[in-house]
Amino acid sequence: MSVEHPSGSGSVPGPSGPVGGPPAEPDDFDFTGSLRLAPGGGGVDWDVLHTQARIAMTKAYVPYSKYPVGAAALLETGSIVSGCNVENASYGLTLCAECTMVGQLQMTGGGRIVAFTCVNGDGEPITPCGRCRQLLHEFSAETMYIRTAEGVTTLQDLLPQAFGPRDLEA
Ligand SMILES: O=c1ccn([C@H]2C[C@H](O)[C@@H](CO)O2)c(=O)[nH]1
Repeated sequence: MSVEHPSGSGSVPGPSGPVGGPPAEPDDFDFTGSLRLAPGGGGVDWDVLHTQARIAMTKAYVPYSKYPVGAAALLETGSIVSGCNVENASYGLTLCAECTMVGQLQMTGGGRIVAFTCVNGDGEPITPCGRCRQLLHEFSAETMYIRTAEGVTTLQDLLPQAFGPRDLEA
């Protein structure tokens, strides 16, 4: 399934609406072509994002920790990208689920994340580790909502005064 992006930049792959189910409608996007979300992350179908994170979690390569993680992000375009953790015999080289997810994000055309969640092997939401908060910041929309075990928060709350791309513009 795909929908025509209102910016005219072509179609974006589904699942495509801000609610993940029905295709996005032009009214779901603002004049810049970005998904409209209500304050607090309203308009995000967290169940769809959670399901995508759970599916990604089943792909995890975790022979050492036996702790699979799946991550999923909704982009401004309405697309969803996901990732899983990939461990390594040299333990410190382990890739978190967020790492492989941002790799997929970039490989599929880039974009800005408006909503994110990640889950453990029991499908329970977990809070991204410190390094991964920084990885997410690189690709976050101005406001990026995160659903953790404690509810919906923002990346800004989890990583205040973050160092980012703008700090290199001078
Ligand atoms: O935000 C996180 C935190 C941990 N892990 C992974 C790394 C390692 O494979 C396992 C145990 O730390 O969980 C992630 O993928 N993301």
